[in-house]
Amino acid sequence: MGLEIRNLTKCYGDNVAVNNISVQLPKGQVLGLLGRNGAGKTTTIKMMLGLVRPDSGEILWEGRPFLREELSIGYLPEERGLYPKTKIAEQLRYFGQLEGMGRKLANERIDYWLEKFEITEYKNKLASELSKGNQQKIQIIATLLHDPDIIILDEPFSGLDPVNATSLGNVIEELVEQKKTIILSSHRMESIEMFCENVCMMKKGDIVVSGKLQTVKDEYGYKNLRITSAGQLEQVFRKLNTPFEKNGLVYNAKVHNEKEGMDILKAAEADGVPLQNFSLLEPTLHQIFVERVG
Ligand SMILES: Nc1ncnc2c1ncn2[C@@H]1O[C@H](COP(=O)(O)OP(=O)(O)OP(=O)(O)O)[C@@H](O)[C@H]1O
Repeated sequence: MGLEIRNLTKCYGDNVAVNNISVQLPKGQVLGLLGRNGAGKTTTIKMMLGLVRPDSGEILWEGRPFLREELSIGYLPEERGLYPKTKIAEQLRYFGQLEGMGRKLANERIDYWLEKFEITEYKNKLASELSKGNQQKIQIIATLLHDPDIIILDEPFSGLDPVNATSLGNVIEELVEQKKTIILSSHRMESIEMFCENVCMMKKGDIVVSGKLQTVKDEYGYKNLRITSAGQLEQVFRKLNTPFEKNGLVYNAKVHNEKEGMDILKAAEADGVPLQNFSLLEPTLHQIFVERVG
C-alpha cells in the first residue's frame, strides 16, 4: 500500500475538523478528495504534510511514517502565494533549489514548463505583473518542477479560465500516465471523475463515501434512464409508478437496474408510444455527491 491514513483526528476547540478518518491509496493511483467547504479536506492534507499536528492517528507511506522531508512531494496549497516583486524565473529557480535541484536542471525544467503552459513571455516579469490565472500556473509549475513522486493539488483549477483548465487537465492526465501518486482536492466533479480512480467524500470531518470510483457508482443503486419521445410517455411512467422529470421531449428517471429500464421501454412499446432515443447512464459523481454530502 502506498498511502495509509489511519484513524486520523484533528479538533480545533470543540470543532472536530477531521473525525477519525482512515483512507488508503495505492502507489501510482489518484485519489479525488471531495467535500463541501469546511468538510476537512485541507486539514487532512495539512496533517499529511506536517503543517498541522493530528490529535491522534497516523499517516504512513509504504508502511513507514509519511515524512515530507524524506519523500518526493509536490504540494499546491489552497492559499496561493508568490513573491510579488521577484522575477518568475528567479523564484521558480529558488523553489527548485529548495527541493535540491541544481541550477542547470532547474533552468531546463523552468523553460519546459513555461512553454508547456504557454507563458514563456512572462519568464522575466515580476509575479505582480501577471494575471491571477497566470500566477496560478506559475504556482503549479513550482509544484511540479522537481518531478515529485507524490503530488497533492488543493483546488488546482480555481482561478483558471476554461482553456487553461483544459491545459492543466492535460498535464494531470500526463502525470496519471506517469503513475504519479496524486491527491486531488476539487469542487469540480467532472475533473475528479475524469482523473481519479479512487474517491473520498468528506462531510463535517467524517468520510461518507470512499473507495474505487466505479464501485462507488455501482453501489449507488441507481442508473439514469433518459428517453426522448414525442408521445405520451408520462402515462407509461405513471402506470409503472416510476418518478420522472420531463424537459421538452426528454424524460429522465432513476431506475434501479437495466431490467427496470427495459420494462419501461417495453411498456412504452406495448402502449404504442413512439421513442426517438433512449439511454441508460451511470450515476454521475455530482449526483452521488449532492445526495450524500449536499
Ligand atoms: N487554523 C484553524 N483554526 C480553527 N479552525 C480551523 C482551522 N483550520 C480549519 N479549521 C476548521 O476546520 C474545519 C475544516 O476546515 P478545512 O479547511 O479542512 O475544510 P475544507 O474541506 O478544506 O474546506 P474548503 O473546501 O472550504 O477549503 C472547518 O470547520 C474550519 O473552520
